[in-house]
Amino acid sequence: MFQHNIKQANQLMRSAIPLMVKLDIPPTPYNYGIWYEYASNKNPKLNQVVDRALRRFGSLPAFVSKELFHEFLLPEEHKHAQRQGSALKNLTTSLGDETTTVSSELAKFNRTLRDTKKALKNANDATQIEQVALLLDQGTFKANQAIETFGRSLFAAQEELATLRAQLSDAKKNTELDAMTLLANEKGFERSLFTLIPHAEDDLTLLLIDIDNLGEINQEYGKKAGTSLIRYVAKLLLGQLPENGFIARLNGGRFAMLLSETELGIASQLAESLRNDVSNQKIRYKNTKVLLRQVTVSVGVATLFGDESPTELVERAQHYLLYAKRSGKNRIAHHE
Ligand SMILES: Nc1nc2c(ncn2[C@@H]2O[C@H](COP(=O)(O)OP(=O)(O)OP(=O)(O)O)[C@@H](O)[C@H]2O)c(=O)[nH]1
Repeated sequence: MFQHNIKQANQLMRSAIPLMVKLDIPPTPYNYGIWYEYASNKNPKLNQVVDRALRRFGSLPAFVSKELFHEFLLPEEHKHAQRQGSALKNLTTSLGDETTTVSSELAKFNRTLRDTKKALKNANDATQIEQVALLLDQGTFKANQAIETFGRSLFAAQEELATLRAQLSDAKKNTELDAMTLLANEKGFERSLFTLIPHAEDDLTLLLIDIDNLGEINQEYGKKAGTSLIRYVAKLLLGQLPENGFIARLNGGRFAMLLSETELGIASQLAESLRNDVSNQKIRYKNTKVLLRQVTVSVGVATLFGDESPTELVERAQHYLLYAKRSGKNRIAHHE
């Protein structure tokens, strides 16, 4: 965000403001941020989501612009770092103050325009017209000044955000990593899910993959062998992860794979291929060189449906996973 110099920033403000006026968008800091970014056309994903919201609601409801602001304009990792929270709050507050100034100057300018129009109607000599022109000139100057000050504030926010983004991304890496497998952990999975769902259109699929009988494997070969098996399966799943996929270990021998822009049919084929692949492995525990008995996984597959929430999607995938386990394990299950 805000990767522009002051001149560009001012030009963008001038493009953003008429758009906001046309669509009757309230002048909040969130909205200024969103429409500034929208006018810059630098973030096609944001523009897509805004266009979709406009088609759906005819305007940009406050709750949507707040969400978009946090998702696209602030580093989303801030949710995970308390320390940086107050810095972001200060940044938003200072932009908010500037917003109030710019809006009141624009409101004044609006009044000036109205008065000028009236005065011009009644003006009947050159002196009166000259006075009206002077009034207009003063109003334009002040409104212009306010826009330029706001543009400078946005420019100053750029560097602050860049520093915060770097700090927060370091913090995030540590809190969302599963130390055992080096995949994302449950927290990372949740963040990814919450980020992907608003942009998905019934084509985001979740695979819940669970190693079968891990408890028995632990008992038979020892817990260390079980842990080593979890790492082995993690590597195998990662090796088959498609480009548009995301994988995390949730707990024990349970993994979640999120596949963007992947409908049920394709996702089920991948689930079946993963299941088949695991069941065909000959796995030897490296510490004792013992060959483990056949290792299998069960998979629950669910594709996002209508206005489903993240929790509902996970619950449906869990339901199918349970169904696969109850139907004898080493199988996949999904809705028809
Ligand atoms: N080795 C190892 N075992 C773990 C770890 N975390 C959880 N487990 C074990 O994984 C097992 C998970 O149990 P469940 O998922 O209920 O059942 P399961 O034995 O895998 O059997 P099904 O899921 O019904 O196929 C438990 O026995 C846990 O002790 C871990 O980090 N390492």
